[in-house]
Amino acid sequence: MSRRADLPPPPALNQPIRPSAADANLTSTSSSSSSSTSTPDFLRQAHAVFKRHKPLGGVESKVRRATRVLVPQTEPSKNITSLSSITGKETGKTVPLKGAVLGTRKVMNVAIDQGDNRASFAAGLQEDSSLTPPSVTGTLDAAGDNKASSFGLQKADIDLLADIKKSSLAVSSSQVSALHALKDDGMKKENARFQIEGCLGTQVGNLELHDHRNIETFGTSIKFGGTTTLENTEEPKNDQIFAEPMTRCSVVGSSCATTLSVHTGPTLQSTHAQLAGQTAFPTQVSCSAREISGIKDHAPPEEQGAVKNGSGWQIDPQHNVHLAKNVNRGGCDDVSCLPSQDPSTNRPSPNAEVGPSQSSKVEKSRHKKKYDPNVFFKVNGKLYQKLGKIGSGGSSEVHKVISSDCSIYALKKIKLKGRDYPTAYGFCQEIEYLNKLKGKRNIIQLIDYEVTDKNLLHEAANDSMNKDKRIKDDECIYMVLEYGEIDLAHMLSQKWKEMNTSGWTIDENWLRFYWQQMLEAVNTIHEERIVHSDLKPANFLLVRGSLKLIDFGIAKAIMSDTTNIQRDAQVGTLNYMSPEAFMCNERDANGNTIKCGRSSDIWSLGCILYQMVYGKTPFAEYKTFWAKFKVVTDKNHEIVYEPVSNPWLIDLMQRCLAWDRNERWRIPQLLEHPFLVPRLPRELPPFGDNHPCKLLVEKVGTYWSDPEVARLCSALHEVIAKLEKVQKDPTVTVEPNVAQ
Ligand SMILES: Nc1ncnc2c1ncn2[C@@H]1O[C@H](COP(=O)(O)OP(=O)(O)OP(=O)(O)O)[C@@H](O)[C@H]1O
Repeated sequence: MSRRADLPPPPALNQPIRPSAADANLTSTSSSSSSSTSTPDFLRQAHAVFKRHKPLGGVESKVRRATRVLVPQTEPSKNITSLSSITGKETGKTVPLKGAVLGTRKVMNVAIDQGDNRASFAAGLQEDSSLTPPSVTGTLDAAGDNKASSFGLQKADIDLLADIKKSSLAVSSSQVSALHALKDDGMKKENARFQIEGCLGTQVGNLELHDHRNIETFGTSIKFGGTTTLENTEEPKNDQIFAEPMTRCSVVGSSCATTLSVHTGPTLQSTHAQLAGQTAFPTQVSCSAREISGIKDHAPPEEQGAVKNGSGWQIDPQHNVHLAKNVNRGGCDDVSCLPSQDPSTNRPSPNAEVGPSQSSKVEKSRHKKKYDPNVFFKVNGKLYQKLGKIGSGGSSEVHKVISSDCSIYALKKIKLKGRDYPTAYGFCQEIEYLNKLKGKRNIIQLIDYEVTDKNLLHEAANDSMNKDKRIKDDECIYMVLEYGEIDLAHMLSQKWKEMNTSGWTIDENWLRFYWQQMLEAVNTIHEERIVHSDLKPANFLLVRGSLKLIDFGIAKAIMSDTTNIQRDAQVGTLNYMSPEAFMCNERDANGNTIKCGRSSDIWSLGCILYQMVYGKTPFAEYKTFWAKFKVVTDKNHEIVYEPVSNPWLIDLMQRCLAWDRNERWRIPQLLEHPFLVPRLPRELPPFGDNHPCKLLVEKVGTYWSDPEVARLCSALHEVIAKLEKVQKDPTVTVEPNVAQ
C-alpha cells in the first residue's frame, strides 16, 4: 500500500511545504480575523478580549474536531450505512442530505465547514437505545450566499450573517444559516436534543444557539431510522488540521436544545480576590456582557444575548459574564464565565430573566446542594468553581475549573442519565486506565473522580449488573484532571497558519520534538498493555510544555494471553482508523477474525505525522465513510507522499502506515528511526583524505539525507572495507557478495 520505492530525489533545501487547497479555510480565518472596521461593538470588544487571553475554551472551538465514530460489530459493511456526509460545492446547488441511524444510534454529528458551505452529517452508532432516534428530513442549500437556503433564511439572518462575517468571527455562512434553520424551523421530536456548537475561532470563543423548543422539521434530508444512500455524497474536509469541525451538530437524545451563546470566557480580571487558604471561593463580581461589550440597547436581541423562546426573547443567562480572580496566585488570573449571579445574595442577577420553573428548579437544587450548581461542581465533597467550558467530546463536556486551593484543573463530566448500565460502566473504565497510569509523566493525570451513581460501581464490583437497567436520575461521572493549555490539533492549526503567512518550511526540529513525545506517550500505554484506539491530534494535550495523552474513553486492555484486543464495534475517528479497525471482527483471507492491537495505534500515529507534514490526513480526499472504508481497507492502494526536504520523513511515515500491520514498526524501533536519531554521517568511520569513501561522501553531498543513497553508500563502504582487508592480507577469502 505504501509507496516505498521511487523515493524522490531530495528537493532543494528549504523548499516550503504548503498545504493544498484545504488551507484556504485557515487563511481565510486568519485574514478575516484582522478585519475589524465594521465589526459590531460587542463583537469587536469580545474579539479584543479574547485576543488578550486565549483560553483553551476559545481555542477548542476554532479547530474542527475530528469526531469518534462507533459502529456496532455485526455486519460492519451494512452498518456503515449509518454514517453519511455531504458536501455541496457549487453555488446554488441544493444538496440532499441523507443519513440513517440503524437500531439504537444516539449521536449524529453534523459538521458544517466554512468557506465552501459544506455540511457533513455523520451518524455513528452507539449503544443507547433509550434515546429515541429522531426523524429529521430536509435539504441543505449549498449556495454561496445562502440567500436561497432551503433552511428558510430570513433577511435578519442574512444581516446577522453579514455582521458575523464582517466581525472576523471564523464562522461560515452555512454555519449561521444552519444555526438559524435549526432555531427557526423548530423541532418537534420531544426526545431529540439538537445541539449546535458554532465555533467561532480562537479569539472569539464559542457561538451556540440556544433554543429550547422542540424540533419539528429540519429542512434537510437527514433521516434517522430510514435508509441511507452514501454513494455520491462527500464528506467535508474534516481531515485538515485547520479545518476540524467548525460546527458540530449532534442529535443526542432526550432534551431538545440548540444553544447560542458567546462564551466570553476567562478574559477579564477583577480586583476582587480571595486569599488562598480561605474556605470560601473567590468573590465574584458580575456584570452583563452588555456592560462589558458596550452592546447598544437597540442592537438586535441576538446581539444582546437574548434567546428566543416559544413566546419571545429572553436574556440568555450565559450572556452575562462574571468575574472572579484570585490575586494570591499568579496562575489564577482567569475569570470565570459563569451564569449570572448576584454576588451578595448568590442569586441570579436581575438582568438574567430566568423562567419561573427554571428559577425555582435552580433554587431547589441550590437549597438541596448548598452550593450553586451553576457556579460549582462538587466532586467527592470538594468544590470546583467553573471557569468556562473548554471542550466537549462525543460523550462528555470538559470545563476549566479552579479548586479551593486555587489550582486550575480540567473537569470532565459525563452524563449518565438514560444510559444502560453496561454503557455507563464502560465510561468508568477510563478512570480505571487513568488510575493505572498514575505517575506516568506523558499521560494526563487524574486528580480525583466521582461516579455519583453508587449502585453502578457496586453492581459492577459484585458482578450483579442488570444489563437492561437504565440510569434514570441525573447521575454523572466527574473526573478532575490536570489542565492542558492547548491540544495538538490547535497547535498544528497555528503552526500551519504561521507557515502560510511567513512562507516558512516545515520545521523538522519542531516535528521531532513533538513526534518523540507522542511516541513516548503511546509507548507508555503499550507497555501497560493498553491500546488507546482513538489517537488523534485532539487527544494530545500540552501540559506545562509537554505533550500528554488524554481520552481513554475507548481504550482497551490487552489480555495477558494475547497481543490483540477484541472489539464489539468498529471504533475510532475515521481519519485515523487503521485498516484493521475498519475491518474489526471481519474475517481475513485465512478465515481468521481480524483484531486490533498496538499496531493500530501506530497507524493512527502515522496519520497524525502525515498530517503534521502535509497539513491533511492521508485519506483526506476520500470524503464519505464508504470511500474511506474502501480505500483504507484496500491493501493495493498507494498512499501519496509528496516530496519533502528530508526523505527520512517519508520513510518514517511509511513505516507507520504499512498496510500490513505486521510490517508496521513498533514504538521502540520508531524511537530509533534515523529521522529522530540522525546518524548517517556517523555511520561511517572517519576516513583518510584520499579514502574512496571520503570522496564518495563529498560527491554525494546533500544526497546523504536520502535513505536509498545512504544505504548504497553503507553497502559500498562495506565492500571497500573488505577489499582493503584482502589487500592487506591476500590469504583472506573474499565472500561472494563482496566480489560482486
Ligand atoms: N485535561 C484537559 N485539559 C484541557 N482540556 C481538556 C482536557 N481533557 C479534555 N480536554 C478538552 O476536551 C476535549 C474533549 O475531551 P475528551 O477527548 O476527553 O472527551 P471525549 O468525550 O472522550 O471526546 P471524544 O469522544 O469526542 O474523543 C479535548 O479534545 C480537549 O480539547
